[in-house]
Order: sequence, then C-alpha cells, then structure tokens
Amino acid sequence: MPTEATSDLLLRPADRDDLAAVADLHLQVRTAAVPAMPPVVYDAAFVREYVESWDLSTHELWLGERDGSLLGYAMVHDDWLHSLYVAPAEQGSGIGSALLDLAKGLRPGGFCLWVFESNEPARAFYRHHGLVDLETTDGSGNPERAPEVRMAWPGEDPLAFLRGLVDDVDAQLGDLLARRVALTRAIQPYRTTSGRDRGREAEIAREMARRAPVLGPERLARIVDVIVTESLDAGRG
Ligand SMILES: O=C(O)C(=O)C[C@]1(C(=O)O)C=C[C@@H](O)C=C1
Repeated sequence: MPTEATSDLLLRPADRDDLAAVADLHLQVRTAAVPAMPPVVYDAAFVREYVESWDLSTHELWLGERDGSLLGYAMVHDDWLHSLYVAPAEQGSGIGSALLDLAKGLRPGGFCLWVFESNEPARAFYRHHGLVDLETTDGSGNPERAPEVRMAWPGEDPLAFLRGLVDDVDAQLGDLLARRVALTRAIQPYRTTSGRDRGREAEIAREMARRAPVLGPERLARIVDVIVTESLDAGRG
C-alpha cells in the first residue's frame, strides 16, 4: 500500500535537463547530513559539473517527484547503486524505499553500494531493506578521507551473487600470490643468512594487520607463514 507521502510520488528516468536540479539536491542533502556524512570537499561548481557530466545512457538515473518538485534520486551504474539521495524534509516518508525498490528492479541479480561508516541512519535504512555489510575501508580512497562500508543487496540468488564477488576477489588474490612467489624467489640469491627470517615475517604480518584489522596480527602471522612456506617451496620447483 502506498503511504500518503508516496501515493502521489512519480518515479521517472531523468534526462539531461534534470541534471542541474539533481546536483542542487545532492548539495542540499550533503549539507544537511553533516556530521553523519562528512562535508563535501569540492565546491558547488565542481559538483554541478561532475553531475552534469553523467552519461545517462550508462548511468541509470531515476527521479522521485511530487507535483513537479524533485524530492529524491537514485543512480545505478554497472552493478552499483552509485547514489540514493532524498530531500532532508522528505526523509522517512517512503521515497528512499521507493527508489531502493526501483534499484532492486533494475538490478535483480544484486548490487553493491558505498556508505560512510558514520552515516548510521543510512546504514540502518539499508539493513532494514535487506542489504548486508561487506568490507570497511579506512577512507584513504575517498576525497573526504572518511571510512566507508561496502554494502550489498544480494539479489534474487544471494549465493550466486556473493560467490561472484568472492570470485572477483579470488582472481585478484591469485594475481597477488603469483607476484608474491616471484618476489620471494627473486630475493633468495641476495640473502646473507640461510633459513627463515622470522623477524621480517612478523613485520610483514603486523603491516598486513594494519590494513586488515578484522584478521588481527595472530591470524595474519599464520597466513604469512603459509604464504612464505609455499612461496619458498614453489620458488624452488
Ligand atoms: O625477505 C627475505 O629475506 C625473504 O627471503 C623473503 C621472505 C618473503 O617471502 O617475504 C621469505 C622468507 C623469509 O623468512 C622472509 C621473507
């Protein structure tokens, strides 16, 4: 049943003429969301130029309107819900849910999104709608330098969707392990002592624990031990 707030909500695909209003709404939402979201680091002109550069043949942008006023938008690109924004005064009225349902319809197989770790209202909203937490970053990869959480809506076949994500990561891990073995092998002729250098391995595990705190130094020490043992063995082969 549509609620009173959503019964007269119109969802429609955006066209180029809508992009300036979308940029304005984006800036308005981001300003009102501080401190749950960090302040935008770029100036308004840059944000407008960025939004106006979206290619709407590949960036599926949908608007939520009532009486011709833009109240929210969602943009889906590849298998990502790139953005979902609702005007501050309309939050909690069902527009976000309507846009999220639309995104699920556009990507029935599942999609991911990034949300600021500090944005607890948004995270609770997504959890309520069946999204699950994946990894957390330290924020070094975004302009705000603020930690983010990757969340996923695992779609109609969650096992298949999440296995697809596992396969992507394992492909990267396989490439990294191949590079790792090659380096272990290349170093060996330059060693001045024989046998394992446990101090160096402990240092490697500590550095990894800084990047993957979820595993912690002890588990990572065991993982490094297996990697080094198998790399030395493969390098001899
Ligand atoms: O750094 C070294 O001395 C190496 O031989 C490389 C390496 C490694 O693969 O990282 C391998 C064995 C040592 O125990 C420590 C580290």
